Amino acid sequence: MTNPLFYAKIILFGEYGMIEDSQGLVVPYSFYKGTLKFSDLSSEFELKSNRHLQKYSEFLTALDLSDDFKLDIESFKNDISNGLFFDSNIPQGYGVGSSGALVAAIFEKYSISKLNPENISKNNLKKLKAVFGEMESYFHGKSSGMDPLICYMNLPILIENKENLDRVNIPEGEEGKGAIFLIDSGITGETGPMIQIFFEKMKTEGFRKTLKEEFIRYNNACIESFLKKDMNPFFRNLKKLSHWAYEHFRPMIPESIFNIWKKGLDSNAYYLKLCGSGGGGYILGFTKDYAKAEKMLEGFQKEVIYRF
Ligand SMILES: Nc1ncnc2c1ncn2[C@@H]1O[C@H](COP(=O)(O)OP(=O)(O)O)[C@@H](O)[C@H]1O
Ligand SMILES: C[C@@](O)(CCOP(=O)(O)O)CC(=O)O
Repeated sequence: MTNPLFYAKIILFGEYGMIEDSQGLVVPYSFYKGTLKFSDLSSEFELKSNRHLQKYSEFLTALDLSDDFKLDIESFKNDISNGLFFDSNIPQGYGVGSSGALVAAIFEKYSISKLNPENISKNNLKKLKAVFGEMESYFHGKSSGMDPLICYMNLPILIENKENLDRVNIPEGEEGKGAIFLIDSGITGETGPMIQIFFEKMKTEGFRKTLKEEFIRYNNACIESFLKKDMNPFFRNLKKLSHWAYEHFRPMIPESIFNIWKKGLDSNAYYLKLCGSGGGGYILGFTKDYAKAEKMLEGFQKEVIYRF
C-alpha cells in the first residue's frame, strides 16, 4: 500500500480573521507535499523530523480528545521508535502549512475510528476542525485548525464563520492575463510569535474595531466577489485589504517586502497580502496583468498559483 500524500495549503483569504469570526477561503497547493515514512534515520532531515515527532507524541499523550477522535498514541510512539519520520518538501515557516500537513497525516494514520474524507458530514467537519485546532496548537499556540483540515480533505474549503464551513468550488482558472502568485520573502517566519503580536493588538479597542469593521469586511467581500468571478469589486476590495494590512499588520510584513507592498498600492499594478501568519515565508500577490507585475517585481522569486 502506498502512503497517502498530504499537500501544502494556501489561505487565500482569512488569516487572523478566522481566529476571530471572519470568513476564510483555503485551498490545497499540490506543488509541495509530505507523507509519513519509515527509514534508518541516516540523514539529518530524517533524524530531526523523527525527533520532532517524538516530542510531539508527548504532547498528544496529554491531549484529551473526545472519544470519536481518539488517537492510537501507543502505536504512534512505537512507530517513532522504529524510525517514523515525515518525508515532506513543504517549507517550514513559510505559511503554506507544513505543520498542518503533518497533523493531517498523523490523524489519518492513527485515529482509532476511521473517517472517510470523501463523505464526511458538515457537522463532523466542524468537529474535526476543532480537533485539528487542538492538535496543531502544539506548533504555534492558538490555531483555527484550518490548515490540517484542508490537508486532510484535500479540497478547497469556505469558512463562513467559526461555526460553519463547507467544501466550495473555486472558479476554474483560465489562461488570461491575470494571476495569483507567491513571492518568496527569503526568510522564514514563526507563526507562534506572530499570533502573540496579533493577540497583543487585540487588547486595544481601536484595533478590535478596525479589524471587525474594516479588515473583516474587505476580507469577506474579496471572498464573495472572487467566488463569483466578479473581478472589479474583487480588486477594489483587495486594494483596501492590502492597504489595511500595510497599516495594521506591519510586524507581519517582512522587511524585504515592504517597498514592493507600497509600490503595488501606489501603482495599482498588483496588490499584496499576507499568506498565513506572515513574518517571513511567502507573500500572496494578485494582479490583472501578470506580465506587467512580473517586470515590476524583478529580482523576487515568484510562483504563479492561479491564472485568470
Ligand atoms: N517534515 C517534518 N517533520 C517533523 N516536523 C515537522 C515537519 N515539517 C514541519 N514540522 C513541524 O512543524 C513546525 C512548523 O510549523 P509552523 O510554525 O506552523 O509553520 P508552517 O506550518 O507555516 O510551516 C516545525 O517547527 C516542526 O515542528
Ligand atoms: C494566523 C492564522 O490565521 C493562520 C496561520 O497560518 P500559517 O500557520 O502561517 O500557515 C492562524 C490559524 O488560523 O490557525
